[in-house]
Parts: sequence; C-alpha cells; structure tokens
Amino acid sequence: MSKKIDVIVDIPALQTNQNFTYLVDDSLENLVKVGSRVLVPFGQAGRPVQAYVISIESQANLDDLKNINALLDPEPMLNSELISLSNWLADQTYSFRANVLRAMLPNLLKLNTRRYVLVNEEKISKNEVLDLLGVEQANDLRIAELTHMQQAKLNEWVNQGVVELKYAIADTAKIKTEMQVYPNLSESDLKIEVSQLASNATGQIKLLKLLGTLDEDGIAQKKLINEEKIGRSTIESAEKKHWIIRKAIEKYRNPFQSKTVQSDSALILNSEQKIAKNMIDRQIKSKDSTPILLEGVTGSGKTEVYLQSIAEVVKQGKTAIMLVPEISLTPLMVNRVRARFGNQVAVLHSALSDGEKFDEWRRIVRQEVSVVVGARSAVFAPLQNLGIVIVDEEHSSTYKQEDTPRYSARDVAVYRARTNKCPVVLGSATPSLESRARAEKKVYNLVQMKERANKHDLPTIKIIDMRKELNSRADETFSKGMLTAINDRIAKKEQIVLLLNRRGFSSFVMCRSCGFVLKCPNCDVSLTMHVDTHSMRCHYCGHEEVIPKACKNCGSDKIRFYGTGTEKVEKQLAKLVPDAKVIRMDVDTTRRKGAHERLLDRFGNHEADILLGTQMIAKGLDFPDVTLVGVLNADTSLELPDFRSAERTFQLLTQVAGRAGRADKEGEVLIQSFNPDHYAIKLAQKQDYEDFFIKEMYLRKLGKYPPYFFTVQVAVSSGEEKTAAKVAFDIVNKIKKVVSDRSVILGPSPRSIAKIKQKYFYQLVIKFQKEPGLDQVLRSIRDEAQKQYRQGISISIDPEPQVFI
Ligand SMILES: Nc1ncnc2c1ncn2[C@@H]1O[C@H](COP(=O)(O)OP(=O)(O)OP(=O)(O)O)[C@@H](O)[C@H]1O
Ligand SMILES: [Zn+2]
Ligand SMILES: [Zn+2]
Repeated sequence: MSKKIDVIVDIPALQTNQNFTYLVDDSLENLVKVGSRVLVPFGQAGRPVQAYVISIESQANLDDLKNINALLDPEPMLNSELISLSNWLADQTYSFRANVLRAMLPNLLKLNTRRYVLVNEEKISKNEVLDLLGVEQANDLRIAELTHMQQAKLNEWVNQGVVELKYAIADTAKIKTEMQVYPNLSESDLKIEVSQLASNATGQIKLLKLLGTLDEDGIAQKKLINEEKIGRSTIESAEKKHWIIRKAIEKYRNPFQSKTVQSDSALILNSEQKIAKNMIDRQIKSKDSTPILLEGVTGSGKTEVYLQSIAEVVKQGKTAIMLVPEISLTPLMVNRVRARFGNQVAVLHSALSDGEKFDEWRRIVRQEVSVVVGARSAVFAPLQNLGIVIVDEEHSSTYKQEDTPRYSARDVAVYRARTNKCPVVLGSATPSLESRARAEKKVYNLVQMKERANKHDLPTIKIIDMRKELNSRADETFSKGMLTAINDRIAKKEQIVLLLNRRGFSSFVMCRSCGFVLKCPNCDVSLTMHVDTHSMRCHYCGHEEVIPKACKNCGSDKIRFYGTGTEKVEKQLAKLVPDAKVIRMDVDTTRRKGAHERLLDRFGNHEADILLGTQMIAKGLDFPDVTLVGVLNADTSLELPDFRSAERTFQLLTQVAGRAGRADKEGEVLIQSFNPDHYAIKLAQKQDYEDFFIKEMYLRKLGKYPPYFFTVQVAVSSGEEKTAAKVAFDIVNKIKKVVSDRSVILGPSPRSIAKIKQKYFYQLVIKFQKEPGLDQVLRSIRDEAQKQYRQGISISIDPEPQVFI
C-alpha cells in the first residue's frame, strides 16, 4: 500500500509557502521519513523540484495524487524535531518555510534544477529561441532568471509544439569514495601464480607477494600506488586475472586533517565551578529547560564547566551541541573538546569546505557522534536525543544571521532545549543586556563565577589618556607608556597581545586643503587603503583603484592617510621595537584555510613576541605567557550610530583584557583612549559588569531600547533613491495604522551608508512593547514584497537587529 506525504517544495515564494501532498509507492515506503529530501513533479508542467517531507500518513486515499519522482538521500538529512522547528522559525523571522529549511542544511545539499529547450528546427530557427531567452545554449535555462514576458512566450511555443522543455537535476551532494583493493587468491593459488610468472615481471611478483600479507580488509589503492610503488596498469591487469577485487568505498573527508590532539581528563572543579555544574546537573535530571545564564569572569573556567556538563549527558547516552561565536574561536575550542571526547565530536563552521561539512553532517545523521561544536548554523545539527545545548560567549552578535532568514542562534538554542526538555547554558563574562535582564526577572536561572580558576586577581587595567600624550607620544599610534611596557616584556621574554579596534573604522584618504575624501563610486563609503596591493579598496563591493598622489578635487598634494590599519601598525612596530617578532592577524592574513590556526600555533610556540590583531584576537585565547595586553584605540567603536556601541566597547575591552595573566604570571592591560571618562571605558577598567549593567539599563530605559523595548527594522532598497524612499514611507503609514502611540517609529531615513552596490537604502525601526497588530502587518509587507521584487525593489524585515548601519 502506498503512503501519502506532505512536503514543502524548495521554492521560497508566497504561492509555494504551503504544504503539497504526494504519494510514495511501496518500494520507497519504508525509506521516506519526515525530514527526507525528495524530488516531486511540480506545477502544470510537472517539472521536478526538491522538496522536504514534513509529515507522513499511512492511510492514502489515492485520489488524483502524483507520485514523487525520487528519494534524494538514503537517510533523512533533517529530523521531525527540526521540521517542526522550521515552522516556528519561519514565523519568527518573517521568512518562507523553504528559506528556513535551506538555511538549516549544509550547502552541498542545495539542488540545482536546470531546464533544456529542445527546438523543433523545422518550425522555428534555433537562434530565434536563444535570442528571446537571452541564453547562449539551449541547455542552460535557469528558471528564476526568466522574465514574465519570456516565460509567457516560452509557454506559447510549448503549446504550439515549436519547442519542448526538458528538466535535468544536478544534485550537488557528493559522497567521496576511495578505491580499496581486496586479495582474491588463496595462499596456494598465490604460489601457483608466482611460479607461472616470468622472472622479469617484477611488478606483478611484488604485488602477489604483497597480497599474501593482506587480511580481508584489503588496502587502499592509493597506498598501493604511492607507498608500495605498484603501477596502475599492474593493478588493472591483476583485476582482470581475478587476483584482486576492487571496490569504491565511502570515505569521510576529515576536517581535522592529520592533526591529532592529546587527550586530557576532567579537572577537579573549584567551588564556584561546582555550584554551576550542580545547577546544570539538577536541571538535566529534572528535565528542566529553563535557560541558565553562566556569568563568569574571563578565565573563571567556564569551558571546563561546559565540558564536564557535556560529559554528564554523553554518559547518559544523550547528545550535546556547543556553539562558539565565529570561526576565529573554533580551532582552539574544538581542540579542547576533542581532547575530552575524541572522535565522538563533529565540527561545523564556515571554514570547512562544502564537502567536509556535508560529511560531518552525515556523521551526525548516522548517529556516529554525540557532540557537535560549531558556529551559528551548528544549532541546526540533526542530533537525536539532545541532552544539553551550550552557547559560549552568548552576547556575541555573530549569533544573529544578517541575511534571510534573520534568525538568532541563541533563540533557536533556547527553543531546541525546550523541545528536548534539556538545559541550555548561556555563558559569558559580559552577558548581553537582554539575557541578564531576563535573569533579573527570574525568567533565566543565574549562576555567577567571580574568581579566576587560577585564583589570581584579574589583571590590572590602566587607561592612557591620549589627549595628554598628544605632544609626547612615541608616534601617532603608540604612547610612551605603551612602548615602555612592550620593551619591558620583550626583555623578560614574555608575550604581548595588541588589539587594534577596527569596528566602525577605516584608513581613508583625506585632502588637507579641501577636505575631500576618496569614496567608492558605487557605494557611499570611503575607500580603504591596502598597502599589500598598493590600492584603495571598497569593503562593500570590492571596487579597487590606485592610491592617488594628488587630490582629485583640488589637485593639492596635501592628501593624507587617516586612521590606522594593522599593516601600518606592523610597520610602526618594526621601527619602534626592531627586535620584536610580530604576528599580524586580520582578515587579510587569515583568508587562507587553516591560516588562523597556524598563526595561533606559531604564537603558542613562541615563534613571535607580539600578536597584533583586530577583534578576532579578543576572545577565547588562552596563552600562559601573555602578560601584557595593549589596546591601541579603545574609542573607535564608541562613535558608531548604534545604541549598542557602549555595550560592544565594554564587551570588547573586557574580553581582550581577559587574555592577560591567565596562568602563573600576573597580567597587565593598557588601554589607550581619547575618551577616558566615558563610562564604558571606565567600567571596563574596573571590569565591573554589574555596574555597567545598571548604568546601561538606565540609559536603555530612557532611550526606549532593548531590553525594555523590542525592535524590528524594515529596510527597503532600490536602484532609484526616490523609489526606495517612497516605499519606505508607504510602509510607515501602514504600520502607523496599527500601532499605538506608546510605540516609537524611527525613520524612514537613508542608511548612514545610503548607497551600496548601486542601490539606495532606506530604513525604519519600530520600538515597541506590546503591539498585537504589528505581526500581521509585517507579514503582509513580506507577502507584498514579492510583487515589488520584480520591479527591482527589495524589502527586508529584521527582528531584533544586532547591527545598525
Ligand atoms: N578547576 C580548575 N582547576 C585548574 N585549572 C582550571 C580549572 N578550571 C579551569 N582551569 C584553567 O583556567 C584557565 C581558564 O579556564 P577557561 O578557559 O575554561 O575559562 P573561561 O571562563 O572559559 O575563559 P574565557 O571566557 O576568558 O575564555 C584554563 O587554562 C583552564 O585550563
Ligand atoms: Zn583637495
Ligand atoms: Zn563599493
């Protein structure tokens, strides 16, 4: 008997944002599961599209339902928990369900459907068809790229029998295989074969002898060729003579390369760690999914608590997800987790190749691992029987996806914990105000660790007032105090971390005669100088031009470079401290795969004295010999037009300060600032999160910002500025009709960077506490957005945006 299934087709559009029903016949009946990817005939032409199975019914009333074309994977890549989560998440993020399902899956599972046109050349010339469709070949018609006019004409031709449409599917999911060679001769047969060979057939004799030493597991063909030096032709003729059997066997790509990790065991927890661990254990036992906010100063041993809590659930046969903020953190953190859990760990982050990610995903699906560590999207790992979710550095803005679907991995973690009746631990030295406020209201359980695991005090922090140093600085970047401290550590053979705060910051060119700033012709932003390529580059669209020698506006040669890039600081350091060896870590030096890890390994091995870098060095580093942390410019992130700029600055300074003095030697932190009286800087100096929380909450209340108010941002873009503005004003008018005057609407206004990649942006932000009608309006705006999209207007809705630009 056949089964009836409901699917979501992989076409993110209003018309397809609903369930469609198909039949599965007996042959596939037991293989198709909730979460499987299938291919179904769709629309009038019945073109095959990818779809996700969301429910199965055994009672099929056969009616006029169509059969699915194929099952795409032998085991389902998602599970029923994730399928129902996708429903909730689509609602939360104003996205189509297909968008959410796509975002959950690794890239390799995205399917390409291509169309071919078969032209009946007796009725029409091939060129006429190609011209209309604007393609060069008849076999590459991407569906999304046809206009309505083209599509209508194509349909007409199909009806007249002038052309025929065919579909081809290119499933990009590739399983990696390797050829394995198995011996197929008994010992006595082997001897006979050897004796029958001419003595100069050395290759074959060598192979036969080797076969005698193999067991039934055989040997990789690659090894035979590379290590045993047996020729490919020898192997092929051996197969023809039935000496061997060759089989392609499935191989996982190994994201850890050949790197092995020394295993370690659990440390004895100190009393603060024990209190935290006990709270988690109690909730594991009582299946209590109330989120736990673990607020622990830097170096207090939060990671150790995570690892031992994970060990607890793994011991009970359950699984765990541990999220870490961004790829920069992953190599170090992954190594710590692997040291504890060995090959029970899968890792998911953006530095993996698509193939590696796909293989890690399948290890999870096949229940070969119990622990998943990864960045944002790892929160969708299809683990069964989830026992704990950990979100490390829970305040990090990288947990929010800035593209459709605009989800927060932290919220998804909380949701999955609730579904699985297991605890979720949100850990940070500087919790987000949102999470800390929930703990205050007892919505979350709060546990604090106020001391470092090594019992040392937190490092002392000194602020260097750069205004006073204006005339006595060593150069424009380094104060005298900073330079003295650097020289002191180098003499003592200790290590130094230097942070260049790049948030909201660029090295741009300004004319001192007329004030002209060199900007990107496509985008409304200043170009950044790159010393390595001797060019000015736009960080938004990639536009590149030569570094000007004279002002483009007035011709003056008094143009000057403002701001400081890491490359420039590296050069300054080389002049000021010629004996120091420096490792620079920024987007440019970490672009290549594995570069990040290699640089950190080198620093850990003392191949350099100074690690100079951007934000990416602020978190997670645990190097025992670092005794000085210097922040070269604390203020740049205070200047941003974003209500979270003080919070971000406080978090960054606290995080980076925490890198000093983590082992036996005491640490010192120096912060250079032009605003030494700003509360974010003063409280970071005291490492006083609690005071910062109180002060910042007060300001948020005054400003009607989160966590007192919710925020939603709507952004409109168009190639024409007045169109973008008009659509944005229409939206505001719609929203005004449903919201009360307790809510605040900011805008619409052009973005601070109003033009990016030839498009103009207008945006508005709604701040509200309770607006029952708002959701419905936003949903209708999303639905209408699709029509407008065809006219080159795009609209995005972003709940709780993390970055304001
Ligand atoms: N119970 C313990 N006994 C001894 N050493 C410990 C203990 N717990 C943690 N440590 C050590 O203290 C150091 C800091 O711990 P860990 O990195 O876990 O802290 P953290 O709170 O996660 O830090 P951060 O948030 O700053 O990254 C590490 O070197 C760790 O090995
Ligand atoms: Zn000029
Ligand atoms: Zn640009």
